[in-house]
Amino acid sequence: MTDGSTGAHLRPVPDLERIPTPAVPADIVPFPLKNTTAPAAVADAPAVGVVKPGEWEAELPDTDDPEAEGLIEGAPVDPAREVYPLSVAEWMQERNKTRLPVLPDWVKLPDQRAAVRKWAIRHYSTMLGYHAVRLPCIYAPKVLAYSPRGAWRWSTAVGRWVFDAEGKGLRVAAVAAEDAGEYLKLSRQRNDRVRLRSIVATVAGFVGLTAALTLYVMAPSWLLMLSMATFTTALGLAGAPADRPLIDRAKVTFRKRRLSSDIVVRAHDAANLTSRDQSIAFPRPIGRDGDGWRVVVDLPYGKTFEDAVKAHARLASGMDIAPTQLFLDKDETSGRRVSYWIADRDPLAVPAGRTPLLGATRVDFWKPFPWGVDERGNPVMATMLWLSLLVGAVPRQGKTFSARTIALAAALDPHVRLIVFDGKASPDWRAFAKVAHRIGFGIVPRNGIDPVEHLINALMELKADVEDRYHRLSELPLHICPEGKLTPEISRDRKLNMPLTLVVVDEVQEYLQHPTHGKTVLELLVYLARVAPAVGVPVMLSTQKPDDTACPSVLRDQHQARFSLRVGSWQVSDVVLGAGSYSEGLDASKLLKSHKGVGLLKGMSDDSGIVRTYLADGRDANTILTRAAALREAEGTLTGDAVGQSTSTRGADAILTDVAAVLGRSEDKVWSETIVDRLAELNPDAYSEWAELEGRAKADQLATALKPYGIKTDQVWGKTDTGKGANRRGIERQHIIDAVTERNKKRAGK
Ligand SMILES: Nc1ncnc2c1ncn2[C@@H]1O[C@H](COP(=O)(O)OP(=O)(O)OP(=O)(O)O)[C@@H](O)[C@H]1O
Repeated sequence: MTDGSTGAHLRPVPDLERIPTPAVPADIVPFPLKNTTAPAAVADAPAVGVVKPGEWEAELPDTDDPEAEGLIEGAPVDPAREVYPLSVAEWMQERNKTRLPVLPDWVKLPDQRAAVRKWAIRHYSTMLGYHAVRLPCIYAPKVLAYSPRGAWRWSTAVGRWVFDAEGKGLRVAAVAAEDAGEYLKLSRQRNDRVRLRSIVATVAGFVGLTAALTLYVMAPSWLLMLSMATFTTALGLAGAPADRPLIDRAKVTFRKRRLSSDIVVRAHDAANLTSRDQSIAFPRPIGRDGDGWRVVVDLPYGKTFEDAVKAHARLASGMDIAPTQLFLDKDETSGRRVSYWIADRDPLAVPAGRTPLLGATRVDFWKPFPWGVDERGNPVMATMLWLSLLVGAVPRQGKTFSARTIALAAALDPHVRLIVFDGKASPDWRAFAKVAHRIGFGIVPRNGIDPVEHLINALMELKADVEDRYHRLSELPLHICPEGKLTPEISRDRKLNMPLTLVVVDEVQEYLQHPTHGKTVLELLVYLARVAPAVGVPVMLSTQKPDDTACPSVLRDQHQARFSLRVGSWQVSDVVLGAGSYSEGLDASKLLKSHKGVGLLKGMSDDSGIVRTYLADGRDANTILTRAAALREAEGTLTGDAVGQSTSTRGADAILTDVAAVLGRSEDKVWSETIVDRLAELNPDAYSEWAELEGRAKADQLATALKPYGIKTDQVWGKTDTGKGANRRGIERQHIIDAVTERNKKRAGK
């Protein structure tokens, strides 16, 4: 997604803000963080209004530095010190890969060290607490109950030792065998032993008794109590039944226990990933990694990462954990090597928290911005530069919210133009009206404005802009545009009028399935998703129906980046994330209902992974957008719909769209008078005069208005509203649809 050297400029809001700074700081680190360690620096937050976007600081050598004096421009770089033969270099490279570090990562790396420390404190404090609670109410009564039996066991053991009970069997055998010699030998030995042991026992008893009396008479009461407790505990331990130990360990849960190699082997056996001849191997020891365990395993020869992915649920069961706690990563060094991360608890059910955008006065959309955290809590940065993003999920999983967080980041960059359309007309995107250049909600015309028409106009406007940008970028002088590509400076130069423009269409299937405009919207979106990102016009579409009918593959395939929250099956997950994702271990159907705002991200960088997106609820979004609107007003970048400069001035051919809008989907033919009445309801300003005409005149008015577009009204004999027979005019819906499609094509430049 991003490289670690860049970061969004997030500046703290002055303390007057309603919202407290979110718990998760907007630290910027590269995504995914599994393979990277160096966090990128977050830009320090200068005072509001001090920063001028677009200014760059280069790090130049300090001329006072004596070491820098010898530097001259273009000095040759030092040649490599050692040159190895190719075969040796390869051999060494292999060795490098297999060499284990002197100190494990959890000792060297501060974040891992902190994680281990955190785990150890949690683990041992839980254990301590567990036993401390049980000491007075379970362990002490048990000790008291078992101590008489312990005293009996102990005294009989001493008696058996003093009287040499262990030799009794041999002596009895000698008697039974009538072996007098052997018996005499054994008896003599016993007498000697008993004599000696009796003396030892008597002395020990005497010492013990004296010590007890001394303690009783002279010792302070705490020492007496301690001694009695120790003695009673020793007796209790001796008297405890073998199958019921005094201290109950079985109650310690799995996640507080150490994950052992035996458990991992058992899991692989249970998942049929081992054979009788070959088990798994551990190329490096099991160790802690964040809030979980990292286990690297070599599967038996012939087994692959894909096999492990398929056995995911069985592996989790074999380890006695929930499938949502087990994460599989591919290891590039071998097809049979799999790296598991076993979380202490389901990390995806833990929300990422509120968006750090709440604490930002502005964002530089040219740089990655914080979007969420991964399964291990590492920040995930997103960027929309040069790409289009498809977001898919079943309803109520956080599709809109996750897409909206990206649009909110764009809103906080006053130089980013926003085009926002929401096919469902939900309240989620309404507040963007404060900042969006073009905005529309739903598909039903209201107040004389057809939002679908508005979308088409906006997309056609964009298409023309994109084509124009390609020409203008290649014509700009080299010192302004050295690589023929949009740069931050060009995008912020108002004279050039080529700002970064984010196109957002939520619930895009509503527009794509529109009976009259669906095809046009599809063609325009396919074009934009394919060619617009390269000139600074990223496109973000979201849908709850990623199937071919609602969102055809010709459009889906144009998206380089995909984000799938929970979907119904792995096949749908593959539709959203792209074919082959399942075999790479990416399956969004494994996400649970409780995993709100959590999805799998693919294609934004070289790596794919889980993102738990930050939450910006309606109020937060409103706060951010109010701030964004003020910022834009101050910078003079509010344009289009946000300041009432609408493209939706009624064109001469608006009658076509209006008639299409008032025809129901199931109506093949409709009387002309009925259409005129409906038109008057739709847009009284434009059509109320028509509606006031008498029956026949109404129909003639409509026929005249539609004639320029080649639409004839059919005249047939039918009954009027009064029940009388008469010649009446009507319209076939298909004629209107054909005319609208033809007009849209012409407008789109076909
Ligand atoms: N990042 C998040 N963290 C926590 N909860 C979230 C997050 N994102 C969304 N939610 C919760 O999920 C609910 C549904 O979110 P959202 O409206 O974005 O879903 P959706 O998939 O767009 O649904 P629909 O298709 O019905 O519009 C939200 O009301 C919110 O409570």
